[in-house]
Amino acid sequence: MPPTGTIYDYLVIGGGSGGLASARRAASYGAKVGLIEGSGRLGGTCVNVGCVPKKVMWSTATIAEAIQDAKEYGFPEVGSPKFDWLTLKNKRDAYIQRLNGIYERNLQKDSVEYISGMASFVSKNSVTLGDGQEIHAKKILIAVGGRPKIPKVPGAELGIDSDGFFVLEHQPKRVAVVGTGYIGIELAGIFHALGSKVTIFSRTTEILRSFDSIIKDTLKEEMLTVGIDIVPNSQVKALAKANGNAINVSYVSNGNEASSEFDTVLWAVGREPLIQKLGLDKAGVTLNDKGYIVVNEYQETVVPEVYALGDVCGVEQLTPVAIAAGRRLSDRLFGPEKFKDSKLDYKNIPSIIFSHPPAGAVGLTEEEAKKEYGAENLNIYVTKFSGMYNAMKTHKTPSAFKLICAGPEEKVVGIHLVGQGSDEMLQGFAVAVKMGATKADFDNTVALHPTSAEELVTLTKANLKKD
Ligand SMILES: Cc1cc2nc3c(=O)[nH]c(=O)nc-3n(C[C@H](O)[C@H](O)[C@H](O)COP(=O)(O)OP(=O)(O)OC[C@H]3O[C@@H](n4cnc5c(N)ncnc54)[C@H](O)[C@@H]3O)c2cc1C
Repeated sequence: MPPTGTIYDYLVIGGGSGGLASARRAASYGAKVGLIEGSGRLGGTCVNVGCVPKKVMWSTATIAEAIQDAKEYGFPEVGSPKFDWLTLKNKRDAYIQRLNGIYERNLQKDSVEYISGMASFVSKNSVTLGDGQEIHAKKILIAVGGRPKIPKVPGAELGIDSDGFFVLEHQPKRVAVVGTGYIGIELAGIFHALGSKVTIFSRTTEILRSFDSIIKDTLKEEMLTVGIDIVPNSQVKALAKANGNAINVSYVSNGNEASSEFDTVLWAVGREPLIQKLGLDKAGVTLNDKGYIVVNEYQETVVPEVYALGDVCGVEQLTPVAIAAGRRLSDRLFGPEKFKDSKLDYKNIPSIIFSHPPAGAVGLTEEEAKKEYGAENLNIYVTKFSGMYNAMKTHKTPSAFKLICAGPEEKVVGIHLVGQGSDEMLQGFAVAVKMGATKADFDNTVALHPTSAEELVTLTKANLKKD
């Protein structure tokens, strides 16, 4: 706790991606900054139960696939080595603990005061940690993130959520994943590549609803090809204990009732803001109809000097977005005059799905582009191929790219990639889109050969999509 009478220039609630970045940037300008974190460990969702441990698991799954591929690349004795889930989990946990420590030392180094506890507002410029004491500040940032949603069905507590995925000590043999957003698809892919039998329950016939059709369709087909079951138009009605440690899932699919047994059921049905105990009413901060904090383009809530950013605002829920918004806000509030209008541009934010194969997107989907520009003003280039990595393989993992160009100048307004390497490929192309590149700029760039990426700079009229 800070000494009585302390008034911070900036008090940040939440030591995750956005909060840490904003606090450190503010302190770099000499502001007196306090940061409150309630979970006992710094780093937030991304470091503890999100991007970081997920990427470790995705890399593990990718290695499992490479071991299989190795046989076809002239290593017949590779066999099928046993994967030890618990050993990897312990190592992963230790890695994350080291990161937690690094984050704490970084706060010390930057003179941000770290306060451990769950904050709730007392007024618009003071909070309490529930011990009767108040912490005061001139400006307060709310960066408390979100948590997984659990549906209200009987027996829901028998399932786990994405946080629970990272607690698993043993690999389940039969897994049900309920939900087809990117988190569900990523975790389903990891389980499958490591050898679990995976069934995905989808509310529709699709997966990855908000993504472009080229990503949705290519990934769905590939998942079905490699043996992942997708139960379409389904709704899970109840979970119940079955024989041994099994869980019985009752569901309706295409109007028919059915049930199946699994060892683990993973809810991946969305996330919600973590505002329940924050006492936002005491500060006067308002929420939208989905419960997210309402902010303007400068991350300002309706209450002067109270700001919010990151997942708690419900827009583009990604780590680099929270970090960028946090840094720009502190630049504007505490930095030099040149930053007086600093704010994050939420247009053309790239995102990646760590699926198998990975996928990525920047800009508009085909559907969005048609709405914005009209179908007649678009040229949409599509290429489908199997990358050269597949040359020696029996199963050809697909790649599919889509380039959406608008207007007579063919400005590139959307890029959608699925296929090996897409995850590392997209960042550079996102720079091009942000700069307003045209198809001619792509054409004028000499290809890198032999790569999958070269397909994006060698698209011709023959690749134009015909509806
Ligand atoms: C499984 C999974 C995988 C993901 N993968 C990716 C990915 O690959 N790439 C990507 O960009 N994003 C990914 N994300 C999303 C990313 O983790 C979030 O967008 C990001 O962490 C949001 O940052 P934030 O600062 O808004 O909130 P968080 O990082 O969630 O931080 C909020 C912090 O506030 C604390 N807190 C909450 N309430 C209080 C309170 N009252 N008092 C004090 N502290 C409080 C919490 O304990 C937490 O530490 C993933 C998320 C999940 C769940």
